[in-house]
Amino acid sequence: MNAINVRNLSIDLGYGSAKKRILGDVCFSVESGESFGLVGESGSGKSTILRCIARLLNLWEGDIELEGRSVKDMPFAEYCRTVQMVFQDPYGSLHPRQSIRTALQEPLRIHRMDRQVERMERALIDVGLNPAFLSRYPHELSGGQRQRVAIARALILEPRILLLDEPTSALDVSVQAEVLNLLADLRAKRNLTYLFVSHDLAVIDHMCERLAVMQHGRLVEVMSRDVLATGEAKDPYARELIQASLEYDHAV
Ligand SMILES: Nc1ncnc2c1ncn2[C@@H]1O[C@H](COP(=O)(O)OP(=O)(O)OP(=O)(O)O)[C@@H](O)[C@H]1O
Repeated sequence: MNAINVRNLSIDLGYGSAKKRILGDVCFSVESGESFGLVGESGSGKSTILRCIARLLNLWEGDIELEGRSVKDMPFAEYCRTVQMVFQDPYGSLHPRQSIRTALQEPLRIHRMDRQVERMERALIDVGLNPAFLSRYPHELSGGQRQRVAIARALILEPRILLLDEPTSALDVSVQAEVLNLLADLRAKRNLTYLFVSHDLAVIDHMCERLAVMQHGRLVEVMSRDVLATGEAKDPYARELIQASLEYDHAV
């Protein structure tokens, strides 16, 4: 079964002559256990697709299914235990006045989960942090540690799908690889499905089996990771994007 089916996803904002098409008839599927990348220039609609799936935006048309069920029909509790999102900026996603304990406990409390202390400690250990971090506050953590906490929080309800919106691009280059390797390990251990947005094709190459290229709110091509090495995409824009990235890699 596919973990994610997106069919004819469209968004128009504004009215009359001020109407602007943000997404146009986007279609793609992600298999269960697969990691699927979304790439494309700034403003092409990558984050908007994630926000639609995450139910942070409602004004869309089309169909979004998770494990065969329409996101619009899924009860809140079931939805939260199926999919979670990790944002680019862990400063923004963690409340500055909430301890790590409060941040991790909130979803457990809302979903009335048992063994809450054990689950919180295990969640931190699984992302490579000491359980003593429970009593700390976000400002007492490094950027990489904060993103590890954000990942722990996203995984604490044991969802099967993670939406990752540039999860390492706000981090120092030296810790980006650590967090990417952590995400790869977690996916392998838990058989997670990832929908991974990045502007960095090297990151997508490292993390994803397939990817879609977006341009001006449209999906122009779905391809396997192998195409990133050869640059032999069918669509001219996709080819240009990959070529530019290959040339950049050779120049540095
Ligand atoms: N709430 C909104 N109101 C108006 N326009 C919006 C809204 N959200 C997104 N947009 C517009 O939709 C388009 C797609 O934005 P989106 O953030 O999805 O792009 P992106 O590909 O993720 O870009 P980036 O790589 O810069 O994050 C942009 O033109 C953006 O300005």
